[in-house]
Amino acid sequence: MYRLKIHTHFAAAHNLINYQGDCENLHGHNWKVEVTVTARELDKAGLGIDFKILKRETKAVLDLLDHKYLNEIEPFVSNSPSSENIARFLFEKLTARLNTDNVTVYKVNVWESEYACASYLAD
Ligand SMILES: Nc1nc2c(c(=O)[nH]1)N=C([C@H](O)[C@H](O)COP(=O)(O)OP(=O)(O)OP(=O)(O)O)CN2
Ligand SMILES: [Zn+2]
Repeated sequence: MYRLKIHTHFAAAHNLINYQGDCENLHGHNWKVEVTVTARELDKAGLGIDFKILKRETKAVLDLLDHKYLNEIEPFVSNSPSSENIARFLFEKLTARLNTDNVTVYKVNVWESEYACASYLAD
């Protein structure tokens, strides 16, 4: 089994729902996103999956969020756009785009600051 990881980022505004404190007010983050996949086998070029594909598909999903107000985008209208929920959203979108017989999206890490990260992993 091989593990491959890319990292990228997006910027967006949000406010937490059902939260009492500063974060219920409109504010923004530059989220760092790490996507880890597993591959059972390598192709003839020695790749589990081309990093170019991993980066392209991750960008396609992050374009849904980048420079947006997350609370206006489903599922975050009623589901608080916490880093946990963002990680799950990205995981599910990427799973739909990337999973094959060979490749499985394993984990999405979402860093909302240098010090705070939420992850969503395959069961
Ligand atoms: N488990 C989680 N906790 C918090 C989340 C989250 O997504 N998951 N999100 C927030 C807010 O979005 C907030 O913006 C966090 O910002 P941050 O600058 O990290 O928090 P502080 O302002 O408290 O920064 P300090 O440097 O610690 O004062 C909050 N929690
Ligand atoms: Zn925040």
